[in-house]
Amino acid sequence: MNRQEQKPLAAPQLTLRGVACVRGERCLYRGLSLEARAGAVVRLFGENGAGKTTLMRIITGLLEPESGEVLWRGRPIRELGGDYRAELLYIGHMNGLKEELSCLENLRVNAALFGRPADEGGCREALRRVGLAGYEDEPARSLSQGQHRRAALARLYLSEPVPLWILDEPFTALDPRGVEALCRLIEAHAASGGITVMTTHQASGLSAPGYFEFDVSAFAPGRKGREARHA
Ligand SMILES: Nc1ncnc2c1ncn2[C@@H]1O[C@H](COP(=O)(O)OP(=O)(O)OP(=O)(O)O)[C@@H](O)[C@H]1O
Repeated sequence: MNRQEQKPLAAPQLTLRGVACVRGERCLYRGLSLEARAGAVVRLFGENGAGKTTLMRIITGLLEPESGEVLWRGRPIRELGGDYRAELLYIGHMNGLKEELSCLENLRVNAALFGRPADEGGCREALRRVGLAGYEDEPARSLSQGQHRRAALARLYLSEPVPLWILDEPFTALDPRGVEALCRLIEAHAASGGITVMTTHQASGLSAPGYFEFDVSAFAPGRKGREARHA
């Protein structure tokens, strides 16, 4: 198909429809529905073990729900496959860094792994923006915890836009200036029509018109969850 025949993409929209998840013997939730449109910033919350990380893995397509489905731009993600993965950026709480690689190498490898190769200049600039100028060639193992987090978050600063950000505890180990900078970045992402789904146990000071909070525990067996929707 040539470019002129390609249909324009529908607006960013993430939909969870009646999602159920069982881990081991335990049902974490059932009938979980959520809709996030362009500009949404969704903070998932719930007690430890409620299933926030698990839900993020379901949203990324790394884990299949027991039932229900996840749609992106109105289409099931299992049909979209790599086209969906190219539109999302997932930063888990483990940072995903290889300890023996330098900050620069980690950033380039991670960008390429997710199908978005980044040039060296762009990676250096991203590291500068997270406060890691001068650490480009340092192996990840020599970084502090907060610097580890910053090195992982540098992926958010690569110039090519990725509409869906999925961030597991992104503020952990960041100092107040790091938290502030990340809040402004997420707000700018929302303002440009992106969607962020994140977890945090801390109050962050995020202010975006599309911000809403979503209680994952409300869908635990025996609880009556309410669908959240951002239009
Ligand atoms: N690979 C797995 N196999 C079996 N059970 C798992 C697995 N991974 C997670 N679980 C269980 O699923 C439940 C939800 O875990 P999850 O990490 O999603 O919770 P969470 O809400 O993110 O917790 P926290 O706030 O502590 O980070 C937990 O009871 C956990 O033990």
